[in-house]
Parts: sequence; structure tokens; C-alpha cells
Amino acid sequence: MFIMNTLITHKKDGIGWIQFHRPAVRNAVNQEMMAELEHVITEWEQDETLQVVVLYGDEKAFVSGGDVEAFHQIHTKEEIYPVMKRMGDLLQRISELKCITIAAVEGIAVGGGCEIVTSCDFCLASKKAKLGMIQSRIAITTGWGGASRLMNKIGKPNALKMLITGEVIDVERAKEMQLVDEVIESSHFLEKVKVFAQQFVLPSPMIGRAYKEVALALEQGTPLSAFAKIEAINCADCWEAEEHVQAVERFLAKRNKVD
Ligand SMILES: CCCC(=O)SCCNC(=O)CCNC(=O)[C@H](O)C(C)(C)COP(=O)(O)OP(=O)(O)OC[C@H]1O[C@@H](n2cnc3c(N)ncnc32)[C@H](O)[C@@H]1OP(=O)(O)O
Repeated sequence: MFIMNTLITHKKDGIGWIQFHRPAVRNAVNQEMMAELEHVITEWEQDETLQVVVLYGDEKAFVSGGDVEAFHQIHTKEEIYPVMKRMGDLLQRISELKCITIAAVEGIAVGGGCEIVTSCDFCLASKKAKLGMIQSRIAITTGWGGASRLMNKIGKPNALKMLITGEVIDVERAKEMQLVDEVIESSHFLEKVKVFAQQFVLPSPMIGRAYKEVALALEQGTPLSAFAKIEAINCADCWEAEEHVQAVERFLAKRNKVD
């Protein structure tokens, strides 16, 4: 376990866990948290043993958005733009991680917290969770790339409504809209998240990475005609790996068994 000022991280059995940890301010993101998250992501981007990354907070909050008090000290657009862009770039890198990413939301995920959710492949949420793009309530827009990702995830009409009204929705509504993928009982929340995450941990880490590459290429507008090559390369890469050879040999050995 690695305890920083604003994050707690650990890696075990192919799963990397990142806890947002500023409980006194409902895990609001300040520039120190951005720097610590950049540090972790830079290291984990290189870690081919990681098959899943889980982002989570605590019972009360996943993340309450940007640290309103700290960011209010910044007055001009010239000064705030690089801060917004920095976090937007970081969320883009999270969305491009080669492993599966899961936002595990127990309490509130609002503003930038909801933008973080949209940068992950899956959102698991407890029955008590609430989500909202509440930026409009303080008369700003999303600054971290969350609007476009939300539109991709839940479609234009629902996204525009959430973004402009700043409504906070409960987990059932979020599931209907496909912002949340699974609703989880609040008790033993993280254990249940772990069971979900473990599905993606395979003997061959290449499989998840290959399908994630396909998903990212599709999202980035790669023409369908390119996928014959991409998928053939991925499959050929897996072909040589020991896990494939052994799996086929196990099958053939059973077939040839004399009873
Ligand atoms: C700049 C990037 C774009 C954005 O993220 S814009 C959206 C920014 N976020 C917000 O406006 C959310 C503000 N917070 C809230 O509405 C509520 O605190 C929230 C998250 C619903 C939680 O409600 P409760 O559980 O009742 O907790 P509470 O209000 O008593 O808060 C506990 C302490 O945490 C503080 N806090 C919560 N969210 C914060 C934030 N985002 N930035 C800075 N401080 C924040 C809050 O001021 C309170 O502090 P204190 O204990 O009174 O000293």
C-alpha cells in the first residue's frame, strides 16, 4: 500500500486500486491530487501486469468535483485554463489505459467527480450513490472532457439535460441511462467491486489489452475496414503466447484420453 497526501494506492493480483482520499472535503480534487494522480498513472501506464484499475473514494463521496475553495483563488481564464487542461489530459490518459478501468462510486460523484466516472470503462455504484454534472450550478461548464464523454455514454438528449440542469440523479436513474453499469449493495461494497474486477483478470493479460485497444480505436473513429488488420495482429500476438499453446494442448490431451 502506498499512502500519499491525497491518494492511497495498492496493486494486487493484476488489479490496481486508487482511493481518492481527502475525506474532509469529500475527496475534492486539488492540484496536489492532480500531481499525485499523474504520478500513479505514469507508472501504471507502463505496468503490463495490471489488468484492471479501480478508482474509488469512501462511503460519503467518490469525488465532490474540483476543490471549489482552492480553485476560487484563481481568477483569470489565462490562469485557470492550464489547470483545467491538466486534469482533462489526465482523464484522457485514464480513458486510454490499456487495462479495464472501473469507477466504484459509493456516495456522491458530482462535478469533476462525475467527469472522472465518464473516463472509466465501467461504473459500479452502491444503492446510495448519486451522480451529477453540477458545474452549471456554479455557472461553469465541464472543463475536464466530461461533457463529450457523457454524450458518448448516455446519448445527446440525456447528457444535455444532465449538463445544463445540473440535476443530481439517483443510482436507479443512472443505471437506466447507462451511466452506471451495475448497482451494488452498500454492505461490503469494495469486496463486491473486487469480485466484479476479478472477472477481467485472465491468465493471459494480452486478451483484455487487445479488446481495450479495439474499443479505443472504435471510439477514436478508426474506420471499420482497419479492424481486420488490428484484430488479426492481436490474435497473432496471442497465438505465440504460452497460455494459448497450453490451453490448446490441454484440450487435445483430454480429447485423446482413452477411458
Ligand atoms: C472545478 C472543476 C469542476 C467542478 O467540479 S464544479 C463542481 C464543484 N463541486 C461542488 O460544487 C460540490 C460542492 N459540495 C457539495 O455540494 C456538498 O459538499 C456535497 C459534495 C454534496 C456533499 O455534501 P455533504 O455530504 O452534506 O458534505 P458537506 O457539504 O457538509 O461537506 C463536507 C465538507 O467538505 C467541503 N466540500 C465538499 N465539497 C467540496 C468541494 N468540491 N470543494 C471544496 N470543499 C468541498 C465542504 O465545504 C465541507 O467543509 P466544512 O466541513 O464545512 O469545512
